[in-house]
Parts: sequence; structure tokens; C-alpha cells
Amino acid sequence: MEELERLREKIDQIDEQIVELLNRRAQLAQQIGEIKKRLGLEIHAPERERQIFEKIIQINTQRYKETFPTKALLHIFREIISACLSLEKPIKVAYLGPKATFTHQAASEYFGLSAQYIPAPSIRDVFQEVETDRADYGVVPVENTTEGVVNYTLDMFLESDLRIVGEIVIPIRLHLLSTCTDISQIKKVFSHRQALAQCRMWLEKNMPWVDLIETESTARACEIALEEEASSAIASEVAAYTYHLHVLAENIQDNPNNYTRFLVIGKRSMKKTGKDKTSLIFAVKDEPGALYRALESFYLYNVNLTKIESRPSKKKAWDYVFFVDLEGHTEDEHVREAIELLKSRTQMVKLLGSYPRALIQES
Ligand SMILES: O=C(O)C(=O)C[C@]1(C(=O)O)C=C[C@@H](O)C=C1
Repeated sequence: MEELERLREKIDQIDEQIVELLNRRAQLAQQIGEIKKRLGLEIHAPERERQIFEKIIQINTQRYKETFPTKALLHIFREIISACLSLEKPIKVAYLGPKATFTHQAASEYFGLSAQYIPAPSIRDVFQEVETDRADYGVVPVENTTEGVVNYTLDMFLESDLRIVGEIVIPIRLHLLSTCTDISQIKKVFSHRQALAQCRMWLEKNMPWVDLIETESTARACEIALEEEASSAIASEVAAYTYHLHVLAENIQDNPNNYTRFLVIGKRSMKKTGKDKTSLIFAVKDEPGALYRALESFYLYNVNLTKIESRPSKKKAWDYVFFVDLEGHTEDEHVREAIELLKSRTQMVKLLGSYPRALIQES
């Protein structure tokens, strides 16, 4: 017992030190904020945040061999930086709502809980919130490992001048939620089209009798599941506690490696971090070899493409544009030269932005 008391006393001392250090850190951030305001610099500095994250991962793994789990440490630092930033300037973030969607989860993992969140009813509305300066940033889904791209988001970049300033990749874990206490009581399952598709095999095997009904979001499905008898929703764990629903079955997605990638959109340009990605759109003439010549620009300058997607241009029937993600930043010499060559070999190139690659791709 004495030993227990002694150890707890030590923990109390450490906690006191942590609180003291956090307050000292907050004061320093406030001072930095004042200087940045005076010099007219951007208050939010994601490149600096990236540096901090990489440094603490290194210290925690090399010096302390991860006695304290790195994943938890990253969450804690996300919140520390989010709180310090909010002392300098509150950041407003629009996301595809309503509350407790996966986009909301992605946004809070990126900006932390001290940011102000604005749920928007559609992807177009998220863009509008940022375009009209009601939000500093927007967060929208762009692709899922099982269901492919979110076309609506790609198409928005054809008309909007907003830039991509970041990306977030989160694992999608889907659960069956209801006010009922047993699966046998359920007659209807509500969810977003993609979530229903991602659980198709599980539903056929375990609940072949149910009606599947599409909703505009997983969060909307939860609202319906709360109101309608004998119904259920497929949604996230965050949604389960936000809407006070029982989790009747966990992780019902058919593919365990199910990730969704989200884009952070804004008006600014991001500085090079050394671990960046660049996204762009290009259009080629409708003639043999046009796409081949365009893509050769990347090959000749040794630029690695991580994604290429074609979409109708919406200007003429059967006219296509190509969305490309590549490794590197436009400040990198080889990327800059590849893009210059691409411009000379295509009809149109629109740069959507260079931004730091997602930090956590798994977990
Ligand atoms: O270094 C800065 O520029 C800060 O404002 C401090 C700080 C931090 O808490 O570490 C806060 C917000 C920025 O986005 C980056 C870092």
C-alpha cells in the first residue's frame, strides 16, 4: 500500500509539471501570435506543426522506445497545438456535416478540438463557406479504398479556385447502431450509399431480411434510427455516442483495410516540408498519343504519380480532364520542370496545390 501511495505521489508531481509546462507553452504561443500579427504572417503554420509532430515521434521512439504509445502522444499534441493556436486566433473549419460524420472526425483529427466547426449540408456548401471567408478551411471526402473517388469533390475543383492545403487519411470502421437491443428486432438499415456498399456482404449474411435505405450521410441515418422504431444506422463510433445509440455489431465493413482520404481546402499556398504531394488537373486534345505525351512529362523528370483519375470536362460530350496526384512540391526543381513540360504538351493545366502528405496513413 505504501508503495502505491508513493507512486501516486510521483504521478501527482509529474501532472503538476505537465500543467505548468502546458501553461508556459501557451504563453510562448501567444507571444509568437503577437509577432506574426505584427509582421502580417499567417497565424496557422501547418508546416511548423508537421515539424513538431515528426520531432516528437522521433524522440518518443528513439529515446523512450514508445513506453508511452506514439499514437496517443500524437493525439495529445494535436490538442495541445490546437489549443495554443486558438489562443492566437480561433480557426474556423467547415466540413461536410451533419455532426459526427466521418468528415467531422477527419477534420477534428487534423485541427483538434479547439477549432470552431461549421457543419455544411453539401460538398458545394463546404467550398462556399471557404470562398466567402465564413470559414478559414474546409474538409471534404475525396476517395475511399473500397468505393473509389468522390466525383462531386473532384468536379468542384473544375469550377472553384480554392486550393488543396492538406490531406487526411483515416480508417473507416463501421458499426450497426440502434435504439433496439437485438439485431432480430431490426427491419430497416439506414446509411450513406458508400457505407451500405462497404457492408454489403456482412448485411447479406447476418441480416438478410432487412430493407436497406440510403441517406445523405451516416449522421442523418443516426437521426432516423433515433426516431423510427425497429430501425438502425450504419455509422462511426463517434456517431454512436453523439446520438446515444447502442452498438449492436462492431466493424461490419467487408474490407478491414478500409480507409477514406479527405482534402483540406483553403485559399493559401503551403510551404515545402520535404514530404509533400501536389494535385493538378490537365486536359489534352482528342488525338492519338495526347495522354501518352502528357504523362511522359512526369516520366522524363522522374516524378512519381500516386493517382490519376479521368472525369468528364462538362464542357463538351466525351471530353475529359485528368486529375493527378504526384509526389513532391512545386518548389522542387524536378516537379516544377515536369509541370512546365506538361503545360507545353497539353491544352490546360490547373494547379490545385502542394501540401504535406497525410501523417498517419494507418492505425
Ligand atoms: O510556431 C508557431 O508559429 C506557433 O504559432 C505555435 C504553434 C504551436 O502551438 O506549436 C501554434 C500554431 C501554429 O499552427 C504552429 C505552432
